[in-house]
Amino acid sequence: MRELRLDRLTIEYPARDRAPAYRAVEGVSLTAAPGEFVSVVGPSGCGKTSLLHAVAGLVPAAAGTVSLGGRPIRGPGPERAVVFQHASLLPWRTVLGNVAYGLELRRVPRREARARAREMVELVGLGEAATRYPHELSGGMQQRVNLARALAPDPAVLLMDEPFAALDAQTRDAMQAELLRIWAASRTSVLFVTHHIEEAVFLSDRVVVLSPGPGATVRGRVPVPFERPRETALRRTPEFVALADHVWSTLARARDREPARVNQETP
Ligand SMILES: Nc1ncnc2c1ncn2[C@@H]1O[C@H](COP(=O)(O)OP(=O)(O)OP(=O)(O)O)[C@@H](O)[C@H]1O
Repeated sequence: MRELRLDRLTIEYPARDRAPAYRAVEGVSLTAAPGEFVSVVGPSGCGKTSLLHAVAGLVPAAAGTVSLGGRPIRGPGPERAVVFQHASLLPWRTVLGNVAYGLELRRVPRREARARAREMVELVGLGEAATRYPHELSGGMQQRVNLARALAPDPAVLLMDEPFAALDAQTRDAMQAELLRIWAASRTSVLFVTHHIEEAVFLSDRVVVLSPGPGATVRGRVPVPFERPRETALRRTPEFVALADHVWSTLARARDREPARVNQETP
């Protein structure tokens, strides 16, 4: 198991028409220990997705490093899987076929790929729907397939970008509980991006709060002490409400651009 480490990471996007490059995030340090669940929240457009893309190897670091188990990340790799908001499944493949697809591309023998896919489909609770096609699935079921597909290569890190944002509130709650069950079984590290504070607090071991961009930085690191397994009822406890409030106010202060109160160099 390997630690994910972002060390003073700066991300820039090239400019058009001789304008200066756009610096989305600046000097962000954070870690996710093996098996840890870390969420990143922040104002819209502050660079949450950019951070995730840097870990996925889709965006280069302008300065600083991203490493997994001490090895610098320089491009995409099978040990890091990404789950986006939209499942984008292959419509001509069944649930099982979609989950096996990535393994087949990696030349895992067909029989082995199918067996692993079957295991993942069972894990996400879709055993009964394994032979259905994407158009026969609800939004929540499609996201389960997406998750099974991401977990199939047994990644060390799961990168999740607003995976439940397109779901209705009830399905979203159910999927959060499901994600915790699945994560507990897989024990990958998770880096989870969301706008939804309660979701971040419910799911995470730690919530990292970013300031607005350009040059977004870390403005808060909030440990979440609630025991696991966590039940949906946790959200109604005064302790949960107080912690979510604390994250809200940290975010509000970050928006108002108060001076940073955390040491940027301590992940
Ligand atoms: N490929 C790109 N080229 C130029 N600018 C980009 C590119 N991708 C993102 N940006 C800019 O970088 C900033 C951060 O974008 P990013 O999508 O990472 O933020 P975010 O916090 O995930 O946003 P949201 O909360 O709206 O999903 C934004 O100002 C965005 O316009």
